[in-house]
Amino acid sequence: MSGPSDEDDNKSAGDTPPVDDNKRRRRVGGPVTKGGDSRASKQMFERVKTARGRKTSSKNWLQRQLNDPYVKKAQMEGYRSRAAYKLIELDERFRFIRPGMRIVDLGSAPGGWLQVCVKKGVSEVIGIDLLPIDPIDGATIFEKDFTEDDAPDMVKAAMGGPADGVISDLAPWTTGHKNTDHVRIVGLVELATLFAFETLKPGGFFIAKVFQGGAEADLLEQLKQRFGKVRHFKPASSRSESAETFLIAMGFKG
Ligand SMILES: C[S@@+](CC[C@H](N)C(=O)[O-])C[C@H]1O[C@@H](n2cnc3c(N)ncnc32)[C@H](O)[C@@H]1O
Repeated sequence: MSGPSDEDDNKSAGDTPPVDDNKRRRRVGGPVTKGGDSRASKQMFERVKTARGRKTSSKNWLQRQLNDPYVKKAQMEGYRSRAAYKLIELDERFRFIRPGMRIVDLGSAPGGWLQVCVKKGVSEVIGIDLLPIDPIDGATIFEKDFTEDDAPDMVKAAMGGPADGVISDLAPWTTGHKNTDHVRIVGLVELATLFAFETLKPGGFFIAKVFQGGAEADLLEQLKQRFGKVRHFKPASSRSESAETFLIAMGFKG
């Protein structure tokens, strides 16, 4: 195993680059300003100078982090990950989070989405991740694999009832083997969907990160049968070079 496949968002905003990420998906960073005056762009673009001995992929990761406006924003506003802005944007567009709700966040480390839910006044937010998460006031955290049989009941017991929403920013741990990783990604979203079917109350919503242009046809069909409305949306804070997009399913039929 080399680590979760989303190398941007499973780290806190000011975290160090991956130790050995040469098996991960590679993305090359870019300047803060797109287009416009090239001299100005050069001035604003922070280069990683101390690259001796550092792998190219680590250097690219660090350079991208240093020049990413959402990383800077997260540091300034106290969010643990730039991923927080994806949930903020999704909610601005679809308005699914409301005060007093019960929400389950699958794959929540380091906790950016949990922080957003707390800030929006949900009454119960449960975070589950394989990785440990530092405590967040107002959130209940389980260090656990959500695919374990007892996970749905455990979560419902902790919330005192079914969920108004299940949100998933899950990124599977990858092997570096393209086909294997694709199967893992698809499998994880399907398992998250089954988890949502088991834990949601009628009328509830399911938001999930998916890859390669959206949900697979079978999954999409299942979702359309069980939810009143199903959409795909890619927030501006999701890097354009990333294959991720988000699935928004609202109005669970039970
Ligand atoms: C991109 S990160 C989530 C970032 C988070 N939304 C935030 O705002 O900070 C994806 C997470 O999914 C977790 N994950 C992957 N498979 C999992 C599983 N089976 N059970 C629980 N968590 C899992 C990884 O450990 C990783 O921390």
